[in-house]
Amino acid sequence: MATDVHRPVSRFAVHVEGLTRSFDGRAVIDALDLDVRPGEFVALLGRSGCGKSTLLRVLAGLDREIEGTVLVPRRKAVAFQAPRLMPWKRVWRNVLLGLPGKPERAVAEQALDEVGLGHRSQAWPKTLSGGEAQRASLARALVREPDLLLLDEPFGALDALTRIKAQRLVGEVWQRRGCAVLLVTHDVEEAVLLADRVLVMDGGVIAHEQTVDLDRPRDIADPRFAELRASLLERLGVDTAAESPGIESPVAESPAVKASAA
Ligand SMILES: Nc1ncnc2c1ncn2[C@@H]1O[C@H](COP(=O)(O)OP(=O)(O)OP(=O)(O)O)[C@@H](O)[C@H]1O
Repeated sequence: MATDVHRPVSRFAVHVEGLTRSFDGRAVIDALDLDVRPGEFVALLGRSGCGKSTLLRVLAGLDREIEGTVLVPRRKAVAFQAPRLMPWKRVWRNVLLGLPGKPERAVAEQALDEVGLGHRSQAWPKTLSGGEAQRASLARALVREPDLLLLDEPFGALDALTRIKAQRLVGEVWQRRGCAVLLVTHDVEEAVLLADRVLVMDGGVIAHEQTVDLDRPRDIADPRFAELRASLLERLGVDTAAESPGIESPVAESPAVKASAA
């Protein structure tokens, strides 16, 4: 399938300076700075409630009650953990939802083909599996031809096998499209598998960043992969010695996270 590569002309796909977002007088994001380069894949980790989704919503333009500077490309798209498909619209109509003008069905079908869902274009959302619904949600993001793709735990609700396939798909789409991606995840392994750079959010700021300089496709059996994973887990305050291999790291539950990143 023919694909276009859209790269913003600016030096940044995201430029955030001194961003603050408060709820009821409490700053969840507190003078945060962040840059993402065009075409870069960045993963964002952090304990539950540290403000990852809030940051993503701000970048998506869904929350404007902020202080500070936020620069993002005009073409951006977001996909959430819940696919948020309208049950009364067929899949292809869901993909086109909210697009300006009167885009043709072929536009939706091209995006659905890209995520391997062309054959379900006519289906009703309730007949899709969890993985298929998530792919439809990704197609809805891709149809906007984003320079910046914002993903809020898109694989969180999927079973292990479907999750691996979905991760692979996102990696392929990113390489083909050349857009910048900011992926919020709880899964350290997923972050190291996909990202050029992993950020850890804590205390309302980016408390730590780790470049992932491993060749792609990445091999989780590579000792350097394990090293990076272990160092991020340590940073997040997770006791790696007590952890079973392959089990999602309990970042969300770790009481030590805050102390370790402070
Ligand atoms: N609309 C809102 N009104 C009040 N408080 C909010 C609102 N949205 C978020 N918060 C609070 O801001 C904090 C950060 O929430 P956010 O959803 O960004 O965290 P998160 O890091 O994405 O968490 P998780 O990993 O559990 O999804 C939480 O304490 C949350 O209760």
